[in-house]
This record gives sequence, structure tokens and C-alpha cells, in this order.
Amino acid sequence: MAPPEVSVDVFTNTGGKLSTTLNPGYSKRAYVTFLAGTGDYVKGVVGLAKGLRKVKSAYRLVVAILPDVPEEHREILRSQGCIVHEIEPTYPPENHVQFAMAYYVINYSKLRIWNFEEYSKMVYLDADIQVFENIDHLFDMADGYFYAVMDCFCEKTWSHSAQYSIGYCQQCPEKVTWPAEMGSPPPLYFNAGMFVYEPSRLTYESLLQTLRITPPTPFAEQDFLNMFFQHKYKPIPPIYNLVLAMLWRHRENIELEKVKVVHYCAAGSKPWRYTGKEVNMDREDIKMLVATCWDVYNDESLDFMAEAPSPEGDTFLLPSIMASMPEPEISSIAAPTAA
Ligand SMILES: O=c1ccn([C@@H]2O[C@H](COP(=O)(O)OP(=O)(O)O)[C@@H](O)[C@H]2O)c(=O)[nH]1
Ligand SMILES: OC[C@H]1O[C@H](O[C@@H]2[C@@H](O)[C@H](O)[C@@H](O)[C@H](O)[C@@H]2O)[C@H](O)[C@@H](O)[C@H]1O
Ligand SMILES: [Mn+2]
Repeated sequence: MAPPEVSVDVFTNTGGKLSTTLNPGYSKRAYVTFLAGTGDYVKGVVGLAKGLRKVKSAYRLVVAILPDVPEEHREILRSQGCIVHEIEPTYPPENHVQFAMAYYVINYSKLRIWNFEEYSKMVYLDADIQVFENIDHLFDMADGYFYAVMDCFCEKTWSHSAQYSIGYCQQCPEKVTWPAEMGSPPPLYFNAGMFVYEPSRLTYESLLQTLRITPPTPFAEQDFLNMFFQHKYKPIPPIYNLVLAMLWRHRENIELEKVKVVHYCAAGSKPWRYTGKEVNMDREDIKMLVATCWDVYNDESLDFMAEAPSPEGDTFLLPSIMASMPEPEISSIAAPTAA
């Protein structure tokens, strides 16, 4: 039994094309991702920028970066048409929690993207995500909700949880029913690698105030966002964020040929460090998905060339020098050096 989702018809709208015609330059809609550190996640962001170009998205990609991202990486992102915004790190209260992955502590800084008030609607995508089909229509979904894809609790990363201990997963609630003696089943829980949201100063301040008094938990900002948006969360179909583990945990819920967005979050699946040696990484579908991600990354025809309408109305390509033009005036916070 597939989990409850927003009705599919809302996903057939092609509103994105109209906005390209009406305001080819600036839009109050944009994709946004998050980049921290000096490592290879920058390759994920370049791949994402090129993937969005390949599917002819009407909207720019904003990259919220921590101060530790080197200038060379920032330049690479600008040369690929990204709008680079430095944000200040933010951390959970002092704690001794064991995060599912030690580095998850930096993911709380994702919360800064609620402060990008120059945009009315944004689609957040992790840097380990690739977009293989146009998803601009997601921006047309009704305001006032938090849209994301439901996660899966079956991987070992969930071994700390009550769900995992009894073999319960929201992807197949009828398989192992939630025992009455454990109270009501957990509310629907989303994967925070992709979501549709509306930046708002009010929400931003409330997020930071709530964070200050919320003890951290193993899935860090993902757990926090699930708690914070519990009453606004609306599930959207898994084609918008294929959490790879779904391929071996809940294959019955996935139609791979219809998937539009792939999230390389399973252990060993990050394309830039893929060896094929970890569990499940030698699967044919995983090899195909990693290879298609590299195809986009290596496709030079997808490199950024600024387009500007010429007086005659047709467009011509400007050298990517345009990419280093100053970005529109935008609220960015002068940040101290990262901790
Ligand atoms: O060293 C790092 C680790 C994480 N990230 C960002 O934080 C997101 C969440 O981390 P990750 O995707 O590795 O978590 P997963 O989805 O695999 O649990 C990444 O996609 C990146 O956008 C980053 O920029 N640098
Ligand atoms: O900091 C917590 C992270 O939590 C999520 O990753 C996890 C989580 O989804 C588990 O449920 C999966 O089992 C696991 O594979 C996956 O890596 C987000 O993708 C990531 O962006 C980030 O928020
Ligand atoms: Mn991820």
C-alpha cells in the first residue's frame, strides 16, 4: 500500500515555461543547495548545476556555502552559473549525542536558507542529488506547506531507532504494524535531502530559537526539520527524491523509469568517491545511476554560457565571464571563520 501523497495531478503543470518568458533574468524562485568544507562535495554541486541546465530548468541554483569553502571552489561554482551566498554556520546546543554520521553536525547550517527572503519559493537539493527530469512544476504547488519525500527506516543508519528495532517502516506500514503498547506510530517522516519551502524571516527566527532549546538527535537537522514542520509536511512521490536504499528495501514502491531526482545517500554511493565495494554498490541499477551522474558532470556542452536576448529577440551566448558578474544585492551575513 503506497503511503498517502499529494495528488499526482498537481505535478502535471508546466508553469515553469511561462515564467521563463515573463522574467528571463531575475525570478523569486530558485533551487538552493548547501556546500561546506574543502572536499569533493563541490563536484556534486557542479553536477547539480549542469543537471538542472540539462533539464532546461527556468530557475537559477543558489549555493549556501560555509566560510571554509575555498575561493577556488567558489569561482568554479560562479563559472557554472551558480549564485554563491556565504552563510554563517549554526550548531545545535552543546551535546553528547552520537550523530548517525559524525559530520551531520554541520548540516544544521542548512537552516540559514530560510533567511533567503529575496526568494518567495525555493527547492532545496543536497549536493549529492542529481536531477534527470525537469521538476520546475514543484514551484507551482500550493504555498503554506513543506513538501518532501518520505524516508525509509530500514538501513543500519536507523539502528538507534524504535522503528528499526521492531522492523517497522512507513514505506510498508502493513508489513510490521506499530504495536499499540508503543503508543501511536511515528508521524510521517521525510528525507531532508530535498524539499520545497518558502523562505521567511519569521520562520527563520523561529527555527533558530527552537534549535537553541532542542536536544540534538542522530539525524541532526533532518530530525529537527521533521519535528518543526510536522503539521505542515505534505509527502510528495518518491520520484522526486529517490533515496537509493529504496531500491533494495522497497522496490515495490519505486518505478525507476519514472524517477526524476536521485539522491546518492546510501553508503558508498557518492559518485565522486564511488568504488563499488560497499554493500549493494555492485548492483546494476546503482552502477547505471552513478554512471549517468558522471555523464552529466563530464558533459562540456552543459557548461554555463550566459544567455542574453539580443535586440532582434533571438538569444546569443556570452562567454561565461558573465558568470562572475556581481550577483543581485542579497541578504548575506558576514560570517566568522568556521569553527
Ligand atoms: O563535507 C560535507 C558534507 C555535507 N555537505 C552538504 O550537506 C549535505 C548533507 O550531507 P550528505 O548528503 O552527505 O548526507 P546524506 O544525505 O548522505 O545522509 C550534502 O549533500 C552537502 O550538500 C557538504 O557540503 N560537505
Ligand atoms: O543530517 C542528516 C541527513 O539525513 C539524511 O540522510 C540520511 C537519512 O535520510 C537516513 O534516513 C537514510 O537512511 C540515510 O541513507 C541518509 O543518508 C539527508 O539525506 C541528509 O541531507 C541529512 O539531512
Ligand atoms: Mn544527501
